[in-house]
Amino acid sequence: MEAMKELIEEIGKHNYQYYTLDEPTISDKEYDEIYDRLVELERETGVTLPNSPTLRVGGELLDGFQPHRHKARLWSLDKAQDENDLMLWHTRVLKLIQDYNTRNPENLLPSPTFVVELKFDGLSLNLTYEAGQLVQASTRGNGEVGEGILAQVKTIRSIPLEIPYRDGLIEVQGEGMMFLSVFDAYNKTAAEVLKNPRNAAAGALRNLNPKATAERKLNAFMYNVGFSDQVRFADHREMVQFLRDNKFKVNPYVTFFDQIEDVFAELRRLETVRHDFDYLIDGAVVKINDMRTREALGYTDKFPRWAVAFKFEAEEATTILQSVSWEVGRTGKLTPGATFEPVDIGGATVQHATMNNIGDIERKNLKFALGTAIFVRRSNEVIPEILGKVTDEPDGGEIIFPDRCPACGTELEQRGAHLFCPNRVDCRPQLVARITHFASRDAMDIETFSVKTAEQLYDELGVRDSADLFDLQFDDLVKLQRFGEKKARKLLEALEACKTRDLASFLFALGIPNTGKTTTKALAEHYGSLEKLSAASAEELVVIPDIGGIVAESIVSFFADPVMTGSIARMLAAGVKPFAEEKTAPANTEHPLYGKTVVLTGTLTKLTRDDASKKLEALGAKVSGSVSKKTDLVIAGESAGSKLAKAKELGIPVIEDEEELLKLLES
Ligand SMILES: NC(=O)c1ccc[n+]([C@@H]2O[C@H](COP(=O)([O-])OP(=O)(O)OC[C@H]3O[C@@H](n4cnc5c(N)ncnc54)[C@H](O)[C@@H]3O)[C@@H](O)[C@H]2O)c1
Ligand SMILES: [Zn+2]
Repeated sequence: MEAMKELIEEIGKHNYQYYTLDEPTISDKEYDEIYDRLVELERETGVTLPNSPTLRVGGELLDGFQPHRHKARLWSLDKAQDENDLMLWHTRVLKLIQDYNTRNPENLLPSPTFVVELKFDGLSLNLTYEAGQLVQASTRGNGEVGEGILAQVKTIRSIPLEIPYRDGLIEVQGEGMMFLSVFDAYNKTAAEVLKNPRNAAAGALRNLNPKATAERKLNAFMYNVGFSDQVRFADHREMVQFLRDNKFKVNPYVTFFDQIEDVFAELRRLETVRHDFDYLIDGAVVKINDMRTREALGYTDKFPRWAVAFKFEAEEATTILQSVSWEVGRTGKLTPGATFEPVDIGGATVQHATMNNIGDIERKNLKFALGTAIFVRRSNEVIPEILGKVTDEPDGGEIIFPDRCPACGTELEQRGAHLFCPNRVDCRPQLVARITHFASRDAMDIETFSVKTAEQLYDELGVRDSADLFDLQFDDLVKLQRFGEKKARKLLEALEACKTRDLASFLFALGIPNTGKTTTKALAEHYGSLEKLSAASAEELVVIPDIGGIVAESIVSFFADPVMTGSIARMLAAGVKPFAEEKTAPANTEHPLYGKTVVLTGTLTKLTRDDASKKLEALGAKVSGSVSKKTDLVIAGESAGSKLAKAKELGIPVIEDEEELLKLLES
């Protein structure tokens, strides 16, 4: 009895944090464990104390909102943690149907068929429409009375303010949430990051200022008609159709099954694709399709007997942050790596997570979090991530940001939110990472080469730069530990073979900052030779699709860096000869566009801008991104703006007629 009282008190505290404040202090998994302990005790003793949370739905109401009494009660869901639980639920359902049929032989219930829906991890919403008008929207609250949040809910664009159905009063239920892409975009620029989309949505909907709600750009899926004084549905399918007909956003995933075995198979499949959705789901809901069966089965104090939530493995846990160390990457960037007390999440034990940079630590309010509780998230195949501190008091040890490189002692530079070690010539982890990257599969693809090889060559043969690799001698290599004749020969052969790798891979191998595989491929295709690329200006580079200002600047400063050009020159001297597909026939030097600097602006209708610039370049023109005195010609498509204005101001010839352009290109 004492234990039950304690659990009730503890759960009460967590319910308040979660439902009322939207600030949980433990993960759902831990909460569920405590809750299940209480359920277990109640089952063993056969006693349920009157204030037990197992008797009620949800939480207390917040002051400041008008209470709304739901027309029909809103329920919680029975849950199944695994297939066994689900089997038990199914057995109970069959038994209830059988009992009913025995009592009502003239009115038999059909054998059950099932609906599977996603279980959205957001905040339940109840929308009230009167004569087709949205007149109220509320939270679930304690199930009977919720908080009126009409103004907040109106900020959700997908919720209709008016519906075609106008006969009387109707209440429709669904889930409000923040889509993951919206959440990520929000966090990219937010001064203080949101810990998770569920709390972000719940917090926004229960913010007294609807403007703040609007900023979170929430979304909602509707899944139930909770009350109607007029319409009746034979089954779930009809109800869903009604929702769709009335312009509600219904999740496209609503699936029907005749056999429970098929439901099992589907749940297993869903768990493997749970991350393909742009919103959090924490499971799937299995419901009985037939409405008459639902009515016959009825409700417990807390949930319907005709539905069950199948919960996926939890992906969040709390743990204690122990320490942070700093790793130097190939660009000299320092990455903070956190170590915490081992926790089980998503079926694995984790104790490390990397963080982006010092800005990340500050925005997640982790600067003083050493030794304190943190939320950690790990979803399958995704590296663990620290979401933030559990409580906001700054009560832990400070994470000290280094001012010198932990590897070479050089004074660090801060660029944006990142710390960099500017020592490009002998900072060991940087150089080892650069050489390893150079040799990697998508780069020069030097077989059998690993970080270990790079370290060994660095330490024992003084290899400091990728170009040094091409000076390696058989006699030096065979002397190395773990190297025999065979391995030495293999490495030399691989180095020889990579000399004729394609240009895109070679550019990728160079490790130009901010430049990934797609970019190097585009660069190789566009320029066709290392020489041409290294001479390109930022203005020319931005003309290539997907190359923005930052990338263009990175490329230009890379090829302006004597350390890099020196290294490239040595590689070329050693016989590295990246090949590129031959470009088309040499340009006609007589063509009026030959050697001209051309700027394309606005939208073309017959050609894409990219096609146009390829054609121009094939004719020997230089395509540039901005208008200056050096511009010879501006081609202006539809809705051309400031560039056209500037061209006119500078008196530069302009072609505004696309036909004229086409003629010129073909002449
Ligand atoms: N971390 C904490 O401190 C803490 C505290 C309280 C509760 N919780 C979490 O909340 C859970 C219980 O809360 P609950 O009763 O709000 O939720 P529940 O897990 O029992 O599920 C019921 C809710 O699921 C939602 N839902 C989503 N998709 C649905 C669909 N397709 N059909 C029907 N309903 C759908 C509805 O909003 C409904 O109210 C616990 O298991 C725990 O994980 C955590
Ligand atoms: Zn360093």
